[in-house]
Amino acid sequence: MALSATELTAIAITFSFLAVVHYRRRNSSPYKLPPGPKGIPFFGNLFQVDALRPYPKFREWAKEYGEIFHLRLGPWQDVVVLNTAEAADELFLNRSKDFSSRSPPHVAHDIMSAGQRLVFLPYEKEWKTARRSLQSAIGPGPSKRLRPAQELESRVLLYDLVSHGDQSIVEELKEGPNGEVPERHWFSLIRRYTTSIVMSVMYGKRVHKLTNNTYLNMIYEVLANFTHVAQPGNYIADAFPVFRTLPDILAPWRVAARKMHEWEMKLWGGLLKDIQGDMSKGIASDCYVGNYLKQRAEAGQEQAPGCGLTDDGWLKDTLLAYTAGTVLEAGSDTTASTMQSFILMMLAHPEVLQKVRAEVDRVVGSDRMPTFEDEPNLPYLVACIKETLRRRPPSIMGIPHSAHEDEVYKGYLIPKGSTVIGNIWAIHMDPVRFPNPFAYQPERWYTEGKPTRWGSGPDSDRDHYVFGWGRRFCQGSHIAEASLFIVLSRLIWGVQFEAPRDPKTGSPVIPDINDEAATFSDGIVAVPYIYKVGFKSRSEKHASIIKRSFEDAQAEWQVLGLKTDER
Ligand code: HEM
Repeated sequence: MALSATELTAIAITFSFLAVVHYRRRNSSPYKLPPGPKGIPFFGNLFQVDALRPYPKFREWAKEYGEIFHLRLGPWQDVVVLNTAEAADELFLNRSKDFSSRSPPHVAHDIMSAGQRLVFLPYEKEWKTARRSLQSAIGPGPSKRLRPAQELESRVLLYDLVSHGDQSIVEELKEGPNGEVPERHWFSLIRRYTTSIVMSVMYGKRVHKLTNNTYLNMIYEVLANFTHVAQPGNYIADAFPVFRTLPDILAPWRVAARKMHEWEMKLWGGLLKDIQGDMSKGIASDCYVGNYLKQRAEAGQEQAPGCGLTDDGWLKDTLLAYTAGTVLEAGSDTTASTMQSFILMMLAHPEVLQKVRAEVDRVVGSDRMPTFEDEPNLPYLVACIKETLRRRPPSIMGIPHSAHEDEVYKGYLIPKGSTVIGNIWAIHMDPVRFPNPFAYQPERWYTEGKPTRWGSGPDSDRDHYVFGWGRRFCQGSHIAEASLFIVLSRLIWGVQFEAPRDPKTGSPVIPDINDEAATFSDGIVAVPYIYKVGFKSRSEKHASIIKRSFEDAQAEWQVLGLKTDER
């Protein structure tokens, strides 16, 4: 259906009126906007920003304009970028109440997520209720209950790496168009681990198969799609609200995003329905979704279809499905890609690998695997993990916050509704805070003989910003750090890994960590592209411990009522 002349005129008048109101309000403020690159009328800086890979340009602007700069994407979307830890702490921590909302991208949130995706919800009742509900499953205390599963899953991962990881160096395994990786590639083995952890806490199910993993594949498809669709400035209708009024025939993004929503609901809604089906048969599921549905039913809200909250404040089905789904999205590739970056850093810095391996050998020996109890005695290992997070933060620009009201910072106006970005990349690459910032130097965090603090927030004692800020701080940081510790300590302990050799020169072929575009993906979560590595046990003794631990794990899965591994 095409628009009539009257409709087009009405849209144009409304648009002009809103623009006048917007600029009058802005000009009436005694404060000026932060400095920033000059844009062009109407479009602002839209064409100067690479929507899918903005961070290199943002770092350049940070060097030019300092701790805070301003952009405009389209006629009125203000974007304020904070480039120092001090500025981000002042706004996101000290004034957290005023900077904890989101200005979600229209297509990704309103249409694709039916306004229900936790990570984009404004700082209002729906978000507060959803976030509170998750605290009992993934908060700092409850996340400790997950450690037995992390311990067992890491045994499985080690076994998989030494059993199949040799193929990842010889076969030409290519990444698919949506970032899918072949099922036996070592990237998949790591993804299986991280997704299985969040699946079990949210839905009480493991990812127990190595191949034909329907859920794993679907989750990564949803993720690959989300990381692109959600990047600010990616759609014209994100930047120009007037386009949102167009009919479907002129708004292909809307039609596509509705399809994406149906597809997402097939996954997140399907997982919810499985648990509801079990409950109707009297099978209880001890997991976030199962426990939530049980409590909701006890409160008289057994059936609560639709979006938002019930009158008495329970998450309805779609909001519940997206809340659990957000944890799967937020916890899978972020953690997996950190492990993949860690291996890349080790290959690129053999002297660090040698030093960390010596530490693990000295503390753990070769008769057993490392355990969580070893952590205080492995300060160099923790320093290597922290340095990986600093050097290659998965969510490289964080998730943008939003200003609740007009705010002033050091005399600059941050207009109400601005998208406010904590530029994690610029902060982590700040040469004052981190001298020689592009160098990979775990020594920054390491003091011999002293445990290395994780120091990751949310409120005090912070020394890196990989998990974001304030009230929106990553809710799964404790789970992430525990996974990184148990997997990477065991990897260093028992697994030899190496890059392929160039047939002509004999030198190892390792992706260049300084070549952003060639080595790391674009999108809101920027992860290493698939690369070749071969894995094998370090010795016969290590091999037999790894095999026995995997076999013992099978009995333990049964005791926990979870599926055993199919290989
Ligand atoms: C290395 C791994 C991870 C990294 C780097 C990471 C990073 C982040 C970042 C930057 C944010 C946005 C914070 C902000 O708005 O300021 C976030 C939010 C979130 N993360 Fe993580 N995360 C990781 C792992 C996890 C895990 C394992 C889970 C769950 C078990 C998780 C659950 C969440 C949730 C639920 C949010 C949404 C917070 C909200 O909007 O209220 N994350 N994460």
